Amino acid sequence: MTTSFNAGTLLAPGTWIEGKWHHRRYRVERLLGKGANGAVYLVRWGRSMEQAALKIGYDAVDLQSEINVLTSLAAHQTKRERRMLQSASRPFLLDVDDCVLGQIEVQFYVMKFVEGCTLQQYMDRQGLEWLGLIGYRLLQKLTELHHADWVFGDLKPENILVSEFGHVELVDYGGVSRIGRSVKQFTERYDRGYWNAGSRSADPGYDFFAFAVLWLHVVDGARLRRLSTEQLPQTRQPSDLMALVRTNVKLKPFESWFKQALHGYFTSSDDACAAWHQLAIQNGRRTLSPPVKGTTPGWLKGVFIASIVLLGSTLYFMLQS
Ligand SMILES: Nc1ncnc2c1ncn2[C@@H]1O[C@H](COP(=O)(O)OP(=O)(O)OP(=O)(O)O)[C@@H](O)[C@H]1O
Repeated sequence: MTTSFNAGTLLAPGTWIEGKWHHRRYRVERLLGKGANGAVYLVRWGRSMEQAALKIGYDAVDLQSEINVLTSLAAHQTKRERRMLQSASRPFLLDVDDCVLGQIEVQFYVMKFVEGCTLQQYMDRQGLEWLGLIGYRLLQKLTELHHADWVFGDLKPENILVSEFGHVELVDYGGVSRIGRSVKQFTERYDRGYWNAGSRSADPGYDFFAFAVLWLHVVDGARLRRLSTEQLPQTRQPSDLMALVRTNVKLKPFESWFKQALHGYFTSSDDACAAWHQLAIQNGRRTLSPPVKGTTPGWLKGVFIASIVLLGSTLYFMLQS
């Protein structure tokens, strides 16, 4: 154990953390990440030394509000939803406790370890063809939150982890706010207020706006950066973002969705989800048409067509699931 612990102290691999109330013991493997609210470690616990992610908060009140959201989400899941989830036997929130580190009492919670990479890394590695599917799965996650009366708020690529098989998980519930209240935490670039597109009050439309800017960032980051730095704060507006969407070949097929999200026209999360799903399926089909011109050898065309058909049908079936 460390002898003096503060917000900047990092725990060394091999450190044991023991909960004061539940007496569960966790062995630190490595740091997964740290931010403004705390540090998250990969830990092992239990007889089979299972992996989990343990977050030590810098501020007990902030950490408690994240825990409240996770608890309320778990309670909101219906039995059917739990059965359908792959991780049915393992809820997201696993433990909440205090421990003493270097004479200081700290609060922590333990959650499911999400094995994967950030959204940006995933798209860079796997390709933008997955935009439709990953976007849809992310919208489903947001919709789940909205149905439980929460808005995610601080949606950004670092807060979205994607597994190798394309499962999407939101991490960092520090910005989650009750619908109707003010958004607790946000990042300027994805914020509706920053683009003069609406208030900072927590409504599902706030998340859809951030979702739209998020994809602009992932797909067309350089132009988005230029747009946000070159404009005066009072002249920023959603129509400038729309101009980027319209002139980007990957985002163009989703133009109607972006328009509704950036201008705040969606009236329900289910509608937003369904509209994206529809466009993702249409767009998946469109990629099935191979190029007509060119001097590509026949065998290569065959391989190309087969891989496109495979990609298209995979996308189609995954979107149906
Ligand atoms: N359940 C998890 N499984 C795997 N990695 C995780 C998990 N939770 C968090 N992480 C990693 O730890 C990082 C920091 O976690 P988190 O975002 O919760 O901290 P934070 O202090 O609230 O950050 P911020 O300053 O962005 O609000 C995340 O970006 C992610 O990479």
